Amino acid sequence: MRIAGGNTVTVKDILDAIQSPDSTPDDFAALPLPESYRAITVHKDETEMFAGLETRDKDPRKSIHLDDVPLPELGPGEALVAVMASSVNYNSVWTSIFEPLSTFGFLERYGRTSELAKRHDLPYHIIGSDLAGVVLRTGPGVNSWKPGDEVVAHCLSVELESSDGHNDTMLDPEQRIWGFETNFGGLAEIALVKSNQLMPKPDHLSWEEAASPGLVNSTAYRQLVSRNGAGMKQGDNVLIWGASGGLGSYATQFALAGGANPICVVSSPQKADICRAMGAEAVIDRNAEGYKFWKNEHEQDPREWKRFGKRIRELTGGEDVDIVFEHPGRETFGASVYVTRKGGTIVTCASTSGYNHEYDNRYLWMSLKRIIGSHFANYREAWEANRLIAKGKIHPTLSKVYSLEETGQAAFDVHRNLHQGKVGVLCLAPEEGLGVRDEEMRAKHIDAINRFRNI
Ligand SMILES: C/C=C/C(=O)SCCNC(=O)CCNC(=O)[C@H](O)C(C)(C)COP(=O)(O)OP(=O)(O)OC[C@H]1O[C@@H](n2cnc3c(N)ncnc32)[C@H](O)[C@@H]1OP(=O)(O)O
Ligand SMILES: NC(=O)C1=CN([C@@H]2O[C@H](COP(=O)(O)OP(=O)(O)OC[C@H]3O[C@@H](n4cnc5c(N)ncnc54)[C@H](OP(=O)(O)O)[C@@H]3O)[C@@H](O)[C@H]2O)C=CC1
Repeated sequence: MRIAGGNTVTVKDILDAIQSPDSTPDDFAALPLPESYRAITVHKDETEMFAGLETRDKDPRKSIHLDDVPLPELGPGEALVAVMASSVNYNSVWTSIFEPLSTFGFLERYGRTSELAKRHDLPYHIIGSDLAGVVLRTGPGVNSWKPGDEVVAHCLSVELESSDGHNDTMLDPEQRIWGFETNFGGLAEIALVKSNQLMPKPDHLSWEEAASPGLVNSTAYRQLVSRNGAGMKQGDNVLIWGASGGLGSYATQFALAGGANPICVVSSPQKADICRAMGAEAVIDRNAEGYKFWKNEHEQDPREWKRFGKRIRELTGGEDVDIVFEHPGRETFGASVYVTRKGGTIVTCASTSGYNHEYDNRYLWMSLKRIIGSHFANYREAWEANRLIAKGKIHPTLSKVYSLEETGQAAFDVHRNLHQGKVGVLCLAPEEGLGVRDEEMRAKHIDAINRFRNI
């Protein structure tokens, strides 16, 4: 496509419109779209590249590419968004190491469901499940959003043709995670989303700050706060694994903001300091205290569960935990079930260290504990979680920001647990710090917004 003057349209024209304070919704609607854009991809013909390697040795820097890709066709109920910034989530790490499955299987399966869904089944997968940016175009049937709107996107993609999803959209049989189980994700200059993924960008945050909470904040909200998850209440003792990581840094904030007592588990003094800076008092450095819940690959050590439980009791004045916020999985799950209080809840959304969990079931049934599975969040939960960010009750935990070209390194950092909180990626934004619309509110929260930066 060409613009007046005969020049080929590029994403630079889009960026200029976004950066001009005079641009109107009509200007955005009239803006020609480029035929192609730059996007972070993995390639279908490389899914076996790490065969035989240990998980730890699979290097996202080798599988992640920055490609020029054609702009996808816009369908009903959808929006094309100019992505100013995105963030790295662990699902992109899983995609880039092709574990536990290659995501191309998800795209093939989705592609078989309809003519429109066929667009997603490509030999490349544009990944990424967060974005902050500006709506460029909306498809037929979209009335709530228009070109020029500044937005963030949550990552729940649903079809909602079955009755199953109408109490809770996470229960839709065609529920998918955008940018993981669908194509055209957020680590790109332009993304394709369903319009019911869109939410207002918090005015007091920069593009990269606004893009960073989305996935993990919404997940932690459902898992810990929502009635669909643990339904945390005031005074609850909440054991939070990885409390300064992606999910954990939001779970810790929700516990504190909701009048609960987080017991934060981390693996270094530096991470322990971050938890204290967020306001947590009970912090366990699992590394310094040397917990070894597994004696060997096959056998756990209940004495270590007990030692861990005693430590929790020391920190709580003798109480056990009402809720365990679980995601490490195999390595910690036995201990999590053991240390939970009678009648308490273990709520899990992941299995980073292995998905075949083992625990002693006597401690579950005799003490009437419950295990709850939780996954991402429905639109309402994501909206409520985003609203808390917009109101300055919960803050982004962005530590470091990379360019789109450096996304492989960013994913490597997360895979190797070298990061704190969230790692951001600039897509169209030429530098950090742009996009703030409410300086007064920002000034009120600036220390909290910067708490994780550059540590
Ligand atoms: C927001 C961010 C989130 C995260 O970061 S989460 C972490 C990253 N995600 C993951 O690690 C998860 C990756 N996904 C997976 O590993 C797999 O995705 C699942 C294990 C979740 C599911 O495996 P699958 O093979 O896709 O599904 P099946 O349920 O085994 O379906 C295969 C066939 O089995 C049939 N089936 C399902 N349930 C039953 C049943 N109860 N009895 C008999 N058959 C069943 C189906 O219908 C289907 O059949 P047909 O192949 O013909 O379509
Ligand atoms: N189902 C869903 O909707 C979602 C699932 N997830 C999944 O949750 C998991 C965590 O995601 P996220 O929080 O973003 O990742 P991060 O890597 O940002 O944080 C995870 C934290 O967990 C801790 N951890 C890692 N391995 C272990 C272990 N073996 N034992 C104890 N603690 C461990 C680390 O903290 P430290 O070293 O300080 O203890 C790490 O910082 C991933 O598997 C991801 O795919 C994420 C979001 C949504």
